[in-house]
Amino acid sequence: MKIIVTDEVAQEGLALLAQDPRVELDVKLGLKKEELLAIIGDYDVIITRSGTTVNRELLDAGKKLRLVARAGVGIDNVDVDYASSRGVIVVNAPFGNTNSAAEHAMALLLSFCRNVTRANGSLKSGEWKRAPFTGYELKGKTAGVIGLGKVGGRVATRLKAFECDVLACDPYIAVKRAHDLGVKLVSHDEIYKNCDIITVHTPLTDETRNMIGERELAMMKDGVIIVNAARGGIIEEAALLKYLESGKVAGAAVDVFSEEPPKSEYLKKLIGHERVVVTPHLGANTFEAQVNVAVDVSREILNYLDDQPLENAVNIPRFDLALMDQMRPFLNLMNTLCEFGIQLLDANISKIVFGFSGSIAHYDCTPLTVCGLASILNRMVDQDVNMVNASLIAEGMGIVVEESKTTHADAFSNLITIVVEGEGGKRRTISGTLFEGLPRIVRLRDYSMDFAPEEHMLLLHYADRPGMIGKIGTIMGQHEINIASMNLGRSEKKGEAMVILSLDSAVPPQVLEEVRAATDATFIKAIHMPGARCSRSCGCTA
Ligand SMILES: NC(=O)C1=CN([C@@H]2O[C@H](COP(=O)(O)OP(=O)(O)OC[C@H]3O[C@@H](n4cnc5c(N)ncnc54)[C@H](O)[C@@H]3O)[C@@H](O)[C@H]2O)C=CC1
Ligand SMILES: O=C(O)C(=O)COP(=O)(O)O
Repeated sequence: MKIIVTDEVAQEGLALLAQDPRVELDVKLGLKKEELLAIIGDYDVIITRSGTTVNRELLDAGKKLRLVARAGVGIDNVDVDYASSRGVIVVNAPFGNTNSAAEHAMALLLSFCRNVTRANGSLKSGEWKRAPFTGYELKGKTAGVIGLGKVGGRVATRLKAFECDVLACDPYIAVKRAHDLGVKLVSHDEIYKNCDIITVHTPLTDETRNMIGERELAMMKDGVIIVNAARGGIIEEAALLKYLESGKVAGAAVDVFSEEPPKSEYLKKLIGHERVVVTPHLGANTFEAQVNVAVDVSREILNYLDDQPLENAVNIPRFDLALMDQMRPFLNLMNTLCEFGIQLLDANISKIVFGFSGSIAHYDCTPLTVCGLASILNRMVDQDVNMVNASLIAEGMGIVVEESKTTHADAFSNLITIVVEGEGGKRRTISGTLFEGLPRIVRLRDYSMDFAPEEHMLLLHYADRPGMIGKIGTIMGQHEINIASMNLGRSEKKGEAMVILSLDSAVPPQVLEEVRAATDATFIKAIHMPGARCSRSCGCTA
């Protein structure tokens, strides 16, 4: 696995990768966009921080890319949707720098309130001035935290320690979290109207981009102090500058910018404003945090190499590890059913229903559905389909995917049924169960069957009449194809019959034609099942 590291990532983490003989690690910092585009095609994995933009262009150039590892929280520099559509996994390190980011927000706020940076500059230049650096206390102020997640929660706790009254706003958290933190949950507008200090801790998304602009700033109390150590672009910087200049905003403490490094005139003006304290995106820059995130992403890459579940993948459905362990035999069954079923299809698919009945239906069956879908689509499209892009690809192909569950068990304690609907309402049904831990197919269309799928099989339908089995046996014998087992299903006496043969070798096309002619088969298909175990084309770990 070739890994490129494009931003500074702590050695303690990279060492874990470097010592693995399967890994070739290249640290290439400060590459220009064109330079990175020229070489990314050689790599399977890219490790970045916020300094590298992983956009469509880079993902397209990264023909071999399988994983984007972001050594930090924010993934706004990664086009996750596009990575998903290409089946590229994106992982981040969501916990390792939380504390550093929270402490930095406090450091910035206190620096502004006590004029630390300005007084520091003044004293170092030889002055001894005190009156111009008179500041504000935090005690008794009303502070508003927007985004009460990992960082916001820690900032709230620290503001309380400084004896602030803390209000918070976060439409996506449980009210209990605010209770547990001892803060009052209010609306965005209540924060804007009532707070002396406002600090943002949301991700940058379409919803939060320019969330605090002209309207919101106008609503704020005179003399408000604003902190942004989350992402540039959540607060409209031009509007912030305007309200600083008008005096309505007493001061701002800013670690992050919509353009990094900032080049625009208005950003330079904002940074240069005397009541603004700035740092160049240093929230996560502590020795502790950098070791944490580097180790976290490196471990995640090793998990990927070892086919272990990924804990911090942002674009793979997250499954409980204990649940995955229980699901493993069923993943194998699902894969077998899909591999078998897809070979019987002769029409375009419009809908796939994954049905689960029996005790399995008590569990979250999403991992099974996603693996099954990936397994089917892998046979249909050129692109590699895995758990990351299976749903997106199905959607793009106009295939409706449904899941149905019933805890009621019929003849089998657990049963998986896949119903594929094609053009003109054509339906194909296949059901299977586990017998002594191994997959068995127990229903095909309307026929009850019972067989363990083997590598080489032949399936045919014909009008039931005496002598057919003998004819098939003779043809197979003439071509030295040994029949290991046979399964016969029929709808009624002398009705249509379905025969499944398990064979010791593959059936060549001319033999298939001979059997078709001899039996007047209405349907005949040689089935190839490459392995009884999951081929892992879907990216699962069964
Ligand atoms: N300056 C730096 O170096 C660092 C910056 N960060 C940034 O800090 C921010 C927060 O990080 P975490 O706390 O780890 O993320 P998190 O995901 O734990 O918390 C974000 C919170 O924002 C909330 N949220 C989302 N949309 C919202 C909206 N419209 N209004 C109010 N709340 C909303 C979410 O519900 C969530 O609770 C992120 O933008 C992250 O990238 C994180 C670490 C270091
Ligand atoms: O983790 C985050 O979201 C950060 O903003 C830290 O960014 P960085 O890794 O320091 O470029």
